Amino acid sequence: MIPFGTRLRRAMDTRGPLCVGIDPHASLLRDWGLNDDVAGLERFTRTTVDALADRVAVLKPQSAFFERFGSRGIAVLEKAVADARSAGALVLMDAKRGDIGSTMAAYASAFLDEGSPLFSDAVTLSPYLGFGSLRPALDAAAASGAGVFVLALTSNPEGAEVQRATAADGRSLAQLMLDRMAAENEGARPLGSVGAVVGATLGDTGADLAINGPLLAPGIGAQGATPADLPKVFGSVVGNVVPSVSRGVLRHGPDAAALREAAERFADEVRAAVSGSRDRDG
Ligand SMILES: O=C(O)c1cc(=O)[nH]c(=O)n1[C@@H]1O[C@H](COP(=O)(O)O)[C@@H](O)[C@H]1O
Repeated sequence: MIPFGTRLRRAMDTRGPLCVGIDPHASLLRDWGLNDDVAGLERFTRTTVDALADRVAVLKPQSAFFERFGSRGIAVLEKAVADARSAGALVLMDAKRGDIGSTMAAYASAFLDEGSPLFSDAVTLSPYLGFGSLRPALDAAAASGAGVFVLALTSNPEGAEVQRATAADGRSLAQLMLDRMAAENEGARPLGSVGAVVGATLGDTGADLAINGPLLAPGIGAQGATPADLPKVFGSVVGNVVPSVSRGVLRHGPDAAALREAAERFADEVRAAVSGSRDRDG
């Protein structure tokens, strides 16, 4: 398969860079007039995929909201992945896996092996058991043309106590991880397949985000960030940012047209923020 970074760049160029998260919170199911059960989950997910998969670059199902219904929830997730991919969206499985290498190999075969029912275009990973522990997933992704998004600087305020701690060589832990990602992406054109997660909520991070890979920016909408914040957070690499919104779009459902309009509004705001910063930078 064509490498994920190439497929993502193409999708960002043709569809705009927005990622919409599929996070079926119990409160959203209620607001949509659905029960907090598998039928409600199925309806919510199908409506979201049908409304958005033919237009946004990336859909990001949050695995936890499906796992909480057990095997029947996972069946809904499997179908959502297949339907979204066949409608042309890239699917980023938000599973935030991270474990010792031998267990990482099993997570890799769950999400990054083309024969798996949960095979996705990319998966989120946590590197805080050591970046090297992710090797089996990095290798599996490279072999199948998939990608990974590795947590660097997360959108939640609690993340700083770990991520901004100082490593033995004086770098922050987050910078150490970002530098490892940059090494993985070296030489890749137009974009590497190892992405970083950096919260849009963080303001100027002081970190070097030039990893030659995509930068997933969650925190827009419900967590308070806006597309206008992106240039401040990402500076010269804002063109590699995939801004991610879940509740900020989903709260407009269940009407499909309203979901599309909400996504389109965020996409327009992102375009304005990114092109405004390009104009300013000359
Ligand atoms: O990896 C993520 O997507 C992620 C990383 C992060 O730093 N912060 C963060 O909020 N997320 C996820 O992004 C989504 C945010 O949802 P909203 O706040 O509703 O837009 C949730 O699924 C989170 O799990």
